[in-house]
Amino acid sequence: MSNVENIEAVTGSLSGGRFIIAGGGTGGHIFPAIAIANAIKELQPNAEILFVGASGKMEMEKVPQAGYNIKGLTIAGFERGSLIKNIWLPFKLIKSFLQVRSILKNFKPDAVIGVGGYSSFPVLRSAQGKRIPTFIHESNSFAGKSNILLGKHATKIFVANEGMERFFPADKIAITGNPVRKSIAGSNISKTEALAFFGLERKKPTVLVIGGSLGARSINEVIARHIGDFNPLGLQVIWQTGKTTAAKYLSKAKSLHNVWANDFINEMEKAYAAADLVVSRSGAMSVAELCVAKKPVIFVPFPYAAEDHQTVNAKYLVDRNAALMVKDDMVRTRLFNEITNLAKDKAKQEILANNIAVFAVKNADEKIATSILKTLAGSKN
Ligand SMILES: CC(=O)N[C@H]1[C@@H](OP(=O)(O)OP(=O)(O)OC[C@H]2O[C@@H](n3ccc(=O)[nH]c3=O)[C@H](O)[C@@H]2O)O[C@H](CO)[C@@H](O)[C@@H]1O
Repeated sequence: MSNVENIEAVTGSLSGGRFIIAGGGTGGHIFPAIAIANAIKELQPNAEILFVGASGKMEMEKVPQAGYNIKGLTIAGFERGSLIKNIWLPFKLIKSFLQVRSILKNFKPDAVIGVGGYSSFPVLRSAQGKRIPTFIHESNSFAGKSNILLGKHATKIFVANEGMERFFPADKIAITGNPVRKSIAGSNISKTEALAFFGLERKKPTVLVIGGSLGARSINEVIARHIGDFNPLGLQVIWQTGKTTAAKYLSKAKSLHNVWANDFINEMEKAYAAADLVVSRSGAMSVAELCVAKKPVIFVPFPYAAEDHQTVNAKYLVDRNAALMVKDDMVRTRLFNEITNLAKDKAKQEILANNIAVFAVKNADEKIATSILKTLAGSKN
């Protein structure tokens, strides 16, 4: 960080500061939140940070692993599949607002930062009701309904792309990019080291398969069907299955010497360092990380994401010759061929890697943390 001293000069009056970061549900919300928390701590080592998530969700495991405390709300989302399950929803919402009231009363935050996901809404809404400054990070090019509502009374809204005035008041928007974890953005792990970590061979081309933070059923089906076909082609595979289908695939995959498989990869910086090419969903953070990691990618957008934004994300890069794309309904017939073709074509890999790297943003975490601290210091002066 080049301007830590400057920041301290500006934010000195905040003396550490107390921050709540609210949100979660998927990795796409959790990991940028952790990146922002780390950047705040780097600028203000005395800052106190508390996360608020939803009980039973991924953040309750991943946030403590990153060294932060988290409180879980009883909140849940609307279940489209089963109306009966929604009977308790109003009660859960009321309970969550009561839980938030007590969290705010006890923790007394100077600011609340919302990153999207179930817990963001009650926490930011309650904070706004108490006139506590609120900040929002929206990683997608389409804002969700709750962020749009919260944006009206937020102090500042950090976004990845231009054109977000469709959703938020223009004067509150700051374009920062999406905050990629330092372990990835500042990684200097060598390929050899990374392959050794996964128990794979140093000289074989390596395909990394990731289905977003929860795994991707369509990608998994293709990889499972062809799992024995990679070795004869001289390829090895790092495969993240996601939790729901892990049991179905892991025992077979783990028995193969050229395959490393798990339901989740905690060491993504090593996975990127090991990979020659990547197959991935195109959620906002996966895309941001692949730009930073400079990898040739075949995207398979999740077709049911809001406003089909994963296709928008992937297409932006495909149109600039910076990635390949296979639509979800074509994976069965096309994905394995695309993988083997790209694996053979070193020149294409290089072009895609160079072109995707143009879109890398490495310091969004610092930009967001700096802006929050400066804004708060300004409002206290
Ligand atoms: C199905 C769905 O609604 N997906 C949304 C969700 O995706 P999802 O949670 O999959 O989010 P992203 O692709 O944005 O990010 C995934 C994150 O999980 C991490 N990771 C993933 C796999 C793994 O094994 N280990 C690991 O650490 C990645 O490094 C990345 O940091 O949030 C994104 C950001 O709001 C949205 O753009 C996606 O559309």
